[in-house]
Amino acid sequence: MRHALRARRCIASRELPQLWERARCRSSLAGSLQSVPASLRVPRWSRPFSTETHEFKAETKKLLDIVAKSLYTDKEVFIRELISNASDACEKLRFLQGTQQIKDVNDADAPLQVTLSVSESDRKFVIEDSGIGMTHDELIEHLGTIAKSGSLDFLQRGESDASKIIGQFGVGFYSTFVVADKVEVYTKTADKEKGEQGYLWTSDGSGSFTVSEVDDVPRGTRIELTLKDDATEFAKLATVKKSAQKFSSFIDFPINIKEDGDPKPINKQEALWMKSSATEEQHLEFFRFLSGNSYGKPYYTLMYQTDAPLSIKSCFYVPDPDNAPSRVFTKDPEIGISLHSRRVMVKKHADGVIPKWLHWMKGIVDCEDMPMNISRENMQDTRLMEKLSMAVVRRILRFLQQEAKKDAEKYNKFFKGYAYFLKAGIIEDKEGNFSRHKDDLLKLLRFECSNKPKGELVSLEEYMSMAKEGQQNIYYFCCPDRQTALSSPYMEQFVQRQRNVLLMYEDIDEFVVNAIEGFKDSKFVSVDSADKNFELDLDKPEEDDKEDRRELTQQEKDDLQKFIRDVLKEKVQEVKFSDRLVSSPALVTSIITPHMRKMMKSLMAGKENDGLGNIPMTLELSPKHHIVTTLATILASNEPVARIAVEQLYDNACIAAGTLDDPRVLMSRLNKVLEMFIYQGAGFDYAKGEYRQQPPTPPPQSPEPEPEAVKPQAGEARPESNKDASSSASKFEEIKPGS
Ligand SMILES: Nc1ncnc2c1ncn2[C@@H]1O[C@H](COP(=O)(O)OP(=O)(O)OP(=O)(O)O)[C@@H](O)[C@H]1O
Repeated sequence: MRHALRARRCIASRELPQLWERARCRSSLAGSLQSVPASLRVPRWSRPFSTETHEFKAETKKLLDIVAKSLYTDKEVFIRELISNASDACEKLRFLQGTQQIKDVNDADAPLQVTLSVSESDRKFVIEDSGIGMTHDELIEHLGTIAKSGSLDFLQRGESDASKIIGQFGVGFYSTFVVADKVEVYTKTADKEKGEQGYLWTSDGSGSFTVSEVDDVPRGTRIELTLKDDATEFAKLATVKKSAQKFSSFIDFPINIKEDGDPKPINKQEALWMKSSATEEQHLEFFRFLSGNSYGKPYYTLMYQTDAPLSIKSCFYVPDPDNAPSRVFTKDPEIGISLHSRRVMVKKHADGVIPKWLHWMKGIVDCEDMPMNISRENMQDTRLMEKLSMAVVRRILRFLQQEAKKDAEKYNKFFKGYAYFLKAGIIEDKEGNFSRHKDDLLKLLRFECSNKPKGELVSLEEYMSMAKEGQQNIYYFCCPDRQTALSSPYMEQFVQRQRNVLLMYEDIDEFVVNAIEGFKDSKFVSVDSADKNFELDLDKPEEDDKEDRRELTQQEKDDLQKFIRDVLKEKVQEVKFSDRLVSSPALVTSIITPHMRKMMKSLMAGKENDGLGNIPMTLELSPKHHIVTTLATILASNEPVARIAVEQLYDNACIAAGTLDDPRVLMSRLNKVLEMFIYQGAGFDYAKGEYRQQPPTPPPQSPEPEPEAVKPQAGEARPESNKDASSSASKFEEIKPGS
């Protein structure tokens, strides 16, 4: 209590710096800390201090290690991280005070600010702020564990590519261990209700940290680094001033640096988003500030100001699509846009305003009409957020549409980087926002199509403008790549008729087209769906087939259908003849597309019943294809061959559909087919077992090579291969036709 009173008196007389120093010296009495330079010494206190030792969590140790190694060449990053944390701490206190969430503030008279200082002789770098501070438990929680779930994910996956971790999540406080072999954090919470005790956290970053009580700590946090031998440049005023200036221009609190003991301001406290315009240079600086990087430039920049329906001042950046976030690690991403109200930050990550699928954008939205203490429980606030969200997201999407018109090539590069998120947007917008952004999002989609060269992208509007007269549908095909698509039996009639088909290579595409009915007045129709209106009459090919192929009679069709159903049993529910095939004999369809079936199968992998067995398949046959017509003619005469042919025909159709997971299941039959093929090559009738009756022999080995090979002349008979005897004939005997 005595100490607390003293502390209050000191603060009142604005002795904050002295207080920090006193707290620092007294902590050294706890016995665990290094000695303090004589010049900084203040009277000692006799009270004993308790010191606890804690181990870093395992993943924190790993992160520390990675950070220390990887930031070796970019050491000044720690200044940016510490300034950013100090500014966040001030921002948090201003917000909690403004919203009355903290009523009684420790050291109430101390202004919100950040101060840097250095001591070359002691190899010290010091940053202090008068922000929110930390309680004992917060100190252990925040500085002893990794807060960012994303980086934890990375580490748990055994990922050790530091640039990915740092690029995506930032390294925060731990960057201090790149330059310091000792880090001391003095802190006291701003919330009097939580206490008035100050604490000291100390670590050398090697595996554990200590926490001890310290008296006379003023509100906020002071971080003192004892620099490593190879980082002493950060004890130099000029170096630190230059770095700090670079990282603090847009911070809304005074940032000072002590020169000869006097704090001198180093930032202009500019709110770029409140201006009506800004230079490219200013945007570059602001973008880097927002993304916490000292490199990179915005790919697109948008300043948006309006007075209706709300008063909005905002600034948005699209980061380089080459560095678009990996979607594997974006399960619960932090929104990169913050929400302000008259320059004061209301929410660092503006969820509720910016949807998750736009999390990768950087920026600031300032809305005058927004109260400081918005609450999701308050209907009025929720409506206000929705209104703001609607206006801002629509503006962003329309801006992207304009950019696409201005420079298609540049836009296509953007799209390649962020396509997944825009597509996810269509699905999420449907689920959570009544598809209110659907039309704007659909205009941003781009796909390859069958009538344009590889790599060229078209929008849905362009696709429709290229459509045949009278075409109502948008034809699409989900497939792994262009080559597979164009050689697929499902595409045959479209290729033959030069009917344009959108080629969709991402798994999410199928979900997108299922989530929306269509685009404008057109419906999406998958080329591998069953019984859809393919508008085939619009463009009959001039000469369907020059060969005058035999068509099956109705009786033959009936017999073949029955035979196939008998062979394939429950594998197919229906066997039918269809006109959609041009050069393939058969394909499979069902109420869900083969592509969807495949995705469902992989989602349900390992489950005993994946439910797909209940979704019946139809085998569609080409009535003119010679495999089908020949098959119909051998049903009675050569049933064993016909049986194998039907099974293979069906499996081939499944392979073409992409629904056959493991081709190894086909091996025994394929060997049998190979055997038949060889029999055929040897001039025997497989079914009659002729081969066994008269096995071929190999050609006689001539002792000397023939002087000159005599090629048979045209019209001359070739040597008959079935006259050759084979020593391996007995092996063939073992495999009986139809076995
Ligand atoms: N100066 C400070 N004042 C109060 N709390 C702080 C301060 N510095 C750090 N912290 C606490 O420690 C936590 C961890 O900090 P760290 O810099 O590692 O990550 P972060 O700031 O949460 O994330 P990012 O660096 O991506 O913004 C912070 O979230 C905050 O709660």
